[in-house]
Amino acid sequence: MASLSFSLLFRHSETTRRGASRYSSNRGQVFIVQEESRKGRKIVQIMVLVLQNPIVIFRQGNLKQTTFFRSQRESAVVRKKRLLKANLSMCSSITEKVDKAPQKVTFPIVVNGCTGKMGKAVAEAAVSAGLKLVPVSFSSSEESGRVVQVGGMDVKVHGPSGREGILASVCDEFPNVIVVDYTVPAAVNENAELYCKIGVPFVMGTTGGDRERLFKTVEDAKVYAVISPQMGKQVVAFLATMENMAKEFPGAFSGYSLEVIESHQASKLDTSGTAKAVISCFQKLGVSFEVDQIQQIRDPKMQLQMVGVPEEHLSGHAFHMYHLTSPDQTVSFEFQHNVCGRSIYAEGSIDAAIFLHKKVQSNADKRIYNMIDVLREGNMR
Ligand SMILES: NC(=O)C1=CN([C@@H]2O[C@H](COP(=O)(O)OP(=O)(O)OC[C@H]3O[C@@H](n4cnc5c(N)ncnc54)[C@H](O)[C@@H]3O)[C@@H](O)[C@H]2O)C=CC1
Ligand SMILES: O=C(O)C1=N[C@H](C(=O)O)C[C@H](O)C1
Repeated sequence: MASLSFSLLFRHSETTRRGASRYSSNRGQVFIVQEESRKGRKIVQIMVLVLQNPIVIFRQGNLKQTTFFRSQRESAVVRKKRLLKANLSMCSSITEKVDKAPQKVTFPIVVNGCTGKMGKAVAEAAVSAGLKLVPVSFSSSEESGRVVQVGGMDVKVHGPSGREGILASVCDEFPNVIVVDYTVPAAVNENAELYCKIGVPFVMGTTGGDRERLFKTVEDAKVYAVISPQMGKQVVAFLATMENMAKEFPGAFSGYSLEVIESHQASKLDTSGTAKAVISCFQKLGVSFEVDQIQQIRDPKMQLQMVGVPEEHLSGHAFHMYHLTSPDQTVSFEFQHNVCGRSIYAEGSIDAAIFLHKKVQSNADKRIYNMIDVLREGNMR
């Protein structure tokens, strides 16, 4: 039984030059080395197990297990039996731990805006993470009726008409579904109002819209939501640090002047939501600066020559630069976060969806979260 479970979990992948058998699975690797070096009458058997998360059986202790057997004229049959027994006991301890390992979370997920860059990246990350992608996505009226291929699935695109009925049937058919929204700033409020009307938990990655109205809608409906203009783990950590600094040292930069430059792909419709969030911290730190002073760069030529965006990322990047100067110009500070591609945001969005799923399942009192909450509770991979 134990060896059956073992062989189901671990596949033999190679026999090394030194005669070790390597078994592997997505949970880790097991090396079984059976060296029979006959020095005098000693038989040496060594087993080394290297297992990774989520099996953490050797985390606190013996990462490497070495067993020395002493044998007196052991017959081949006795030795074979003994080795088999030793392997079985090792296997059964692995099986027990594996059975007790936390199961991967899975639930259905709808990604609205699948026709766009972020929607597509999130849908693909969802499939890779083992979530069940619902083959329905909301987009613009121009995209309505299209079928897009994402994560090996055909996803049907719906325009603005009939959305309420479609979302209600999705929720009936896929209990515990979570919606992730990566659409356009102009759709933020209407979409959030729909999610709240149906009562479906959602992750709002889309920036812009009327943010005050957005929070009020969700608060009134008491729907679970993660709302954040920034999903990238390390940028979220930077934002959290800025918030802490502003809380701890209000006014520390008063009198300083600030220059903010943000560069994004030419198709971006709004000013960076992340820059707005960082600026609100600088304002608490005493800096006088308005959002309309942000310098937006959307021209690919400038991005290449001035900002230094790699050509292959002109269609998807987010470079931010904040420059502070003291009133007498003797002190300056610079902060920068430059992201190429979409994957950091896609992975963070999946972390947010998993976090939200757990909050719904545990019936948490708090309903509205941001990515700092997700990061703080250790939910970002
Ligand atoms: N929170 C975060 O970390 C990040 C947020 N974003 C935000 O996500 C949003 C989308 O960004 P991208 O994917 O780069 O844009 P995109 O332009 O590539 O995709 C937007 C998609 O929304 C669709 N759409 C247009 N009108 C719609 C409507 N009324 N309802 C539903 N869908 C509609 C468009 O057809 C398009 O396919 C932006 O607001 C952007 O700022 C982007 C990256 C990271
Ligand atoms: O549109 C984008 O690309 C991005 N949007 C978010 C924002 O507006 O802050 C996050 C990141 O800058 C990428």
